[in-house]
Amino acid sequence: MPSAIAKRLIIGFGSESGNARALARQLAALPGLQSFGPQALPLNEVSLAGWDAQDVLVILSSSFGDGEPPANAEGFLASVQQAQALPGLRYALFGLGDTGYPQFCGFTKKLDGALQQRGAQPLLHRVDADAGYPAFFAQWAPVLQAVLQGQPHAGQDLKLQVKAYGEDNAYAARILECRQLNQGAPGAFHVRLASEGSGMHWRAGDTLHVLPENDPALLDAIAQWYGEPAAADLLRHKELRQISKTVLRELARASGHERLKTLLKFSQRKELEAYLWGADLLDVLQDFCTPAQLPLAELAELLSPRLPRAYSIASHGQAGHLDLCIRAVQHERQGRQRHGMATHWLRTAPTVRVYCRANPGFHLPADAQAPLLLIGTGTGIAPLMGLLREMQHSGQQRKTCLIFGEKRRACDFLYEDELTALHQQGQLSTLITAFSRDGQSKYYVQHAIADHALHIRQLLADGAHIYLCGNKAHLEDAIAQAINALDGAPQADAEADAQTLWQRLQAQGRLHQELY
Ligand SMILES: Cc1cc2nc3c(=O)[nH]c(=O)nc-3n(C[C@H](O)[C@H](O)[C@H](O)COP(=O)(O)O)c2cc1C
Repeated sequence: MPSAIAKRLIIGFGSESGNARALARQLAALPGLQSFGPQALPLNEVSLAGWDAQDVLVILSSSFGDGEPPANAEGFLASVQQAQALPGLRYALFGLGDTGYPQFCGFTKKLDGALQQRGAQPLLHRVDADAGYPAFFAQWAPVLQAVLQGQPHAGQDLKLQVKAYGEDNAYAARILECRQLNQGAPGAFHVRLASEGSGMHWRAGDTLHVLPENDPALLDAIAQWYGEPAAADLLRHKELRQISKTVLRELARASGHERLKTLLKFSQRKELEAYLWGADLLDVLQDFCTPAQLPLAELAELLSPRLPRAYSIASHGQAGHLDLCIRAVQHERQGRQRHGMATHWLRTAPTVRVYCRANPGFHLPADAQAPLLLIGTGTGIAPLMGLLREMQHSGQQRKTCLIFGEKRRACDFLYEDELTALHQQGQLSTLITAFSRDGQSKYYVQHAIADHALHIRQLLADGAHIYLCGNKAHLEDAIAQAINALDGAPQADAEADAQTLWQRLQAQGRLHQELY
């Protein structure tokens, strides 16, 4: 039986908005740590003078400003920096941050460096957590406990360090697989990207930002239109697909084109939207100006850098790869074949530059018993597959009902084999499908909700969370109406009469939507 390596545990937190403080208190309350008399206090109140070598210091802190300490940790950093040496100090460090900030976990990284420089001994690898910090905490706390209880090597393989990938520093992921999931058109594809060793961390529900390269054929065609071969290089990293109003206004000003001026009026916004659907920069240039009216250098100045395309991740966070489910749209316009920029890249290139972003609003509910009602249409199945795979991986069993909608069962039942297997294994308690074109009249997911009213009403009465993903235009109102039409739905409180069921679910944090 290993013996404990510490007598006392001091838990110091640095926290502005309470996340690190809450974790510190959670840690201090763990039954397995009570023998160390854990004490949680703001870092500024932790004294290093005459530190007892029998003690262990656990630090949980966020970073603020430009990678600076929260106010209640400023004094602690100063006292570490003033200390000559801290050889008797054993510590563990859990940093909370946000990869959107240039100095991601800047304070805790700085503090770790300062402690090590003075001879203090880390017991575990430092944690650099992003918004997904509760999942990291859940993995880290039991390992910390094992180390304290006398298993010093328990933590050597645990490296919970999110790398701050972003638009300017994306990860070049190898594309391992691109498999068509349906037989119909447009094609839906399962794409798998390698992520092992990247330091990218995500949870089911999170988003992958993809930075595809511009299509060389489009760059060449623009260069040809301008009669300037240099255009391809000049525009290579510019956004050529999503043409902003600013660019259009400048174009209208430069060319004085009446139709474009009209389209830019507020009253014509629907017409403009219809015109821009599937259009790229070359269309807009050809339709509304001449090369002389908008010189290439001016155009390059106007255009924004290429924008990332966001996709829901379909694999769970421990999978070692990133799965996506994408739709390959293709059409012809003015004699040129068009395809979705990112989807085409993902289907044809060997690597793609990516980074993850946390999307806590679509994570699984903290209550492990809460049932789920998953509703997805088309490639909207992607994040729902992520949730199902995460539950399967972690052995979570909860009542889960999936309603999947597509056109035809014979050719559009995405992930049919996997979903059927999950259903047979009991991971998915109910699998309901709504294939719109299989019957005499159109049948959508909202009709399936009405047809399974009893079952769904019961799920909601049991506290189910709804996860909805798919097309914004078609889904949101239809599902809200179908849910509201569930007669006799549970009345949560006295105010219930004033609110629809949909509104009540929203207010209770039981509605999670990804609509695009
Ligand atoms: C104004 C502001 C500045 C922030 N600056 C940073 C930063 O420089 N680096 C970082 O990693 N996170 C930064 N964050 C994110 C926080 O560290 C993160 O939200 C953390 O979970 C907050 O924990 P707390 O509630 O314990 O303070 C910032 C957040 C805000 C609101």
